[in-house]
Amino acid sequence: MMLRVAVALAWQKKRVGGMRMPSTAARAVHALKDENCPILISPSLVSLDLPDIWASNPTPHDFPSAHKCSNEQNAAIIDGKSTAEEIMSRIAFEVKRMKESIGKAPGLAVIMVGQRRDSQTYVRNKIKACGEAGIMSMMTELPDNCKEDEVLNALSRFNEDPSVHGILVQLPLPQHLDEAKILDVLSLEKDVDGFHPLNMGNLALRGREPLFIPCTPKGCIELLIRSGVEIMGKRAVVIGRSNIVGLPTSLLLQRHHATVSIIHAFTKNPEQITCEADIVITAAGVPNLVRGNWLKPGAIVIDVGTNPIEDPSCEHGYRLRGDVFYEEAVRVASLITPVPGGVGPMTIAMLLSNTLDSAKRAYDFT
Ligand SMILES: NC(=O)C1=CN([C@@H]2O[C@H](COP(=O)(O)OP(=O)(O)OC[C@H]3O[C@@H](n4cnc5c(N)ncnc54)[C@H](OP(=O)(O)O)[C@@H]3O)[C@@H](O)[C@H]2O)C=CC1
Ligand SMILES: Nc1nc(=O)c2c([nH]1)NC[C@@H]1CN(c3ccc(C(=O)N[C@@H](CCC(=O)O)C(=O)O)cc3)C=[N+]21
Repeated sequence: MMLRVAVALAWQKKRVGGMRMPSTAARAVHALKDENCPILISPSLVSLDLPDIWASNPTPHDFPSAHKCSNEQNAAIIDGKSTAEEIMSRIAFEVKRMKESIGKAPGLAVIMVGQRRDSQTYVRNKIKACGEAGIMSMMTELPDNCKEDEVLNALSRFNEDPSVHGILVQLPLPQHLDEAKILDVLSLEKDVDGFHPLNMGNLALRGREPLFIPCTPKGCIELLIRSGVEIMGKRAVVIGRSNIVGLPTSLLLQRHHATVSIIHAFTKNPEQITCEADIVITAAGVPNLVRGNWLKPGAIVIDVGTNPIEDPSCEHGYRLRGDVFYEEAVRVASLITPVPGGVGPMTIAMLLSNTLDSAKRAYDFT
């Protein structure tokens, strides 16, 4: 009872803060691209200040059947790309407001070691997104064989630079570098990835609040909330337990009062566990791992997996595939994210949101 009151109050706070409230009517599902393939666009619930993210959606997940796809496709598709764009335009607005009133802009610093092609693409996308939102960005690139001290020195410079509000060390780092040692040095107040052990610890501990929530898990939850999914009391399965996705996602789902099971490479009969889940979030890095028969009919599926599959007919010689066998899952699930265009763009939007939050905190700007 107490809990429900707290959630209701948090929700009220959103209204007072000028956020748009979800209502059954406003939560309508719009068919965007074509009538047989609806894309979900829900009203903005984005909370750019940390505490609001904890508010669960009080409206249940029920989508008008008229908007379900015809034929064999049952799931509605969650459009992460346009949701991320909507969030980014809110961030751009806030950045502009900040510049106009205090003459300061948020700043994000990226440290990239080595020349992994995928890392280069992700970093390029992040920097481009910063430019579009009016966030200042700077980058230090170091060679694959650099010394640990060089990374630590770059990190210390950004830690001390008052125009930098967020620091991101692109992962994975080359084997010879001690990731834990490097993340320990990163200033807690600038840890916009939320990977610092204190931020992660606070995420795990009851009654404590992290300064930042890791971007990909935050993006997954944001997509669920915006799609009208009630997380509280649901059975959720997270596939993967990595520090950057699986683990914080399971912690965040628990914060939202889901009952969470975690599947990893040593789990026996994973399909029996996923079959019972109302919500499946998968981050294993194994293309097509989750088959249609792993899913309970009507399950909600969030696919974090971003796996390159060789395909000479594609522009870059590869295409992206999720962890979910999409063509099968779309017939069983009620809601699903595509790859690309699902969680990926949300990760970037959440990074910018965390950077803006950090700058607001640094300048005491509300
Ligand atoms: N869209 C986005 O924004 C992002 C996408 N990604 C993508 O998400 C995926 C996962 O990334 P990340 O967490 O960094 O990967 P990691 O390789 O660090 O972790 C993978 C996890 O999946 C588990 N796993 C691996 N194989 C299986 C299997 N066959 N069955 C069950 N569990 C398995 C591993 O288990 P164990 O612990 O036992 O080894 C591990 O916990 C990748 O495809 C990555 O590209 C990642 C970050 C952001
Ligand atoms: N310190 C750190 N923080 C991270 O957040 C981090 C990281 N290291 N290392 C690697 C992973 C991976 N990651 C992605 C971000 C965006 C997309 C993304 O935008 N994907 C697009 C497609 C992009 C493309 O076309 O290649 C999509 O799914 O639609 C994907 C993956 C962040 N990561």
